[in-house]
Formats: sequence, C-alpha cells, structure tokens
Amino acid sequence: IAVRVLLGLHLEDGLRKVRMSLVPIFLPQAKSHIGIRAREILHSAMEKIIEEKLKKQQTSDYCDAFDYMLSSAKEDDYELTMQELKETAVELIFAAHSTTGSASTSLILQLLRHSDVSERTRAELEKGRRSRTHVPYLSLEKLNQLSYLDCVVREVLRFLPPVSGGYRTVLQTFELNGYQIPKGWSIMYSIRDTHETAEAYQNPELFDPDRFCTDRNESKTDRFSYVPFGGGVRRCIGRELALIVLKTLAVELLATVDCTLATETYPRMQTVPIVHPVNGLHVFFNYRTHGVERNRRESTHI
Ligand code: HEM
Repeated sequence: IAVRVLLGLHLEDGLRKVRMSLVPIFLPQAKSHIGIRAREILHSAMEKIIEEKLKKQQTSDYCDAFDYMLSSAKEDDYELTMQELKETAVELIFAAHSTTGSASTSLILQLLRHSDVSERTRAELEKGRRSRTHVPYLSLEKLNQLSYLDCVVREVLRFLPPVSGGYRTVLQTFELNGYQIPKGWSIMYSIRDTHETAEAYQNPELFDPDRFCTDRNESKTDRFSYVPFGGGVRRCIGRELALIVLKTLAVELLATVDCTLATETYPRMQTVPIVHPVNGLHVFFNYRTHGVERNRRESTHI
C-alpha cells in the first residue's frame, strides 16, 4: 500500500516479501548480509519500475509523492539520478510507512494495557459530541483541541519510540559530559536511552500520559529529552502528518469499537529494525452501538 500510495509504483508479488536491510555495513556472517542482498534485489527491480513510470506520460491529475519529488527537482533545474530515485523511494517507504505502522500498533497496545487511559481519552472525545452513535466529524482544529489525546500519543512515542536512534557525522570536535568526541567520527544517538534516562522524566519506566499535560510538561525544560522524531535540522519531515494519523486512528477506534486482546498474554516487543510485537498483536474489535456492544466480533492481526 505504501509503495502504491507514496510512489505510485507496483511491486511484483515476489518482491513484497523482500526485507530491507537497515544496517549500512557488510558482514558476511551476519544477517545484515542477507538484508543487503535483499536490498540489491529490491533496488534492481525498482529501477525497472521507475524507468517505466518515468516513460509514462502523466495521464491523470493525481500526483503521488514521487511525482512531486520529480517536479520539485525540475523546478530547481536538477535532474535526480536513478540511484537518488531508488534510495529516496526506499527511504520514504521505510521512513513514512514502517514508523507510522509501528507507532499505530504501540498505540493500540498501550490503550489495551491501560483501560483507564482509554476511558479518559474516550470521555474527552465524547465531550461536546451531539450523539453517541456516530464518529465525530474530525477537523484539524477539533483534533488540536483534544489535549489529553495529544498527551497519550506523545507518551506512546516516548515509551515505545519506533526508531531506536540515528547516525550523525561529527563536523567539529566537541565535549559531552567530560568526553571528547573528535571531528570525523560517526556516532549514534539513542532515542530509546534518552527517553528512558533523561532527568526530565519522573518514573520514566511508567506509561504516564499526564507527564505531558500542561501543568507538568516534563520535556519542556530540556530541548533534547523528547526525540521520537530525532532533532536538529534533519528532524523528521513527516512529524505533523504522523501525529495526525495516530490521533485519527485513536479517535476512530475509541469512537467505534472496544478492543480486547485476542491472545492470553501481551506480546513480547522487539526493537530491531523497528519496534514491533514478536508475532504481531492480535486483537478483537467489538463494534459499539449506542454504548452497547453489537454482537459482532472481528479479530485482526496488526
Ligand atoms: C510515528 C511516525 C514517525 C516516526 C517515529 C519517525 C521518526 C523519524 C526519525 C527518528 C527520523 C530521523 C531524524 C534524525 O536523523 O534526526 C526521521 C526522518 C525522516 N522521516 Fe520520519 N518518522 C515518522 C513518520 C514519518 C512520515 C509519515 C514521513 C513521510 C511522510 C517521514 C519521513 C521522514 C524523512 C523523509 C526523514 C529523513 C529526513 C532527513 O534526513 O532530513 N517520517 N523520522
């Protein structure tokens, strides 16, 4: 879906299962080697698909992210190379789709684990709603008014940040906590460790959306204590979109269904390459009608 919507590309069935490597080093004995090979297969297939797409004339008004990328490069009199196109395509698929998918799963998991949080979010949603039978009309303004929902989404991204960290090249020697970091080094900053150890947070091991409520707002004193989207000039460009997607998902779910776990125990979480439950999250969705459950049950594997 991400490939089609973002890039207007159609991957052959066989390629859907190709897993991309996120580790940019070649280790013959390690699994990253398999990943790098898979990425080569993906890149060469993508090259063919991109060439076909470039040949085709734009026949409809619909533009995908790929079309925008090409036209904005053209505006700057720049022609993107095939390598740049392929890398951008893979980056967009991973950066936009896997991250939001991971955060959506974590959001549902945390709502399941914390029924008090679900109920408070639902109560906020139902405030000012004319009828209990329909999903409220969602405008951006309405979403922005849901302050507790904002705290919940922010806490999900602190507690289970989809991306564990990022890479940087040191341009200038600097000192951090008494350690000298030399110019030219490649370093990794850890989002997870930051969220688990930053002094700004009271009991960081607890899932506590209230830490972001206006009177506490624990991350306000330290600019880099809350970094689910990275920081600085290379901060995530999809941040606002991702927050809207996550809040919309929460509103839709809380307004229309009750979720229950379809397995006996909560799944174990894995953090590599991106935070996700081992073997997925299995959930029953029970439709809500007039506050009463309709006798219809659907189990979904997220
Ligand atoms: C919950 C969802 C998301 C999370 C947690 C997330 C997280 C991140 C992180 C940690 C980075 C690295 C920033 C850095 O190096 O400091 C990043 C970069 C990026 N993200 Fe996201 N992201 C999300 C959604 C999206 C979406 C929806 C899009 C596009 C529509 C997107 C596009 C990008 C791009 C293009 C970059 C590279 C920016 C650059 O290198 O300048 N992301 N994201």
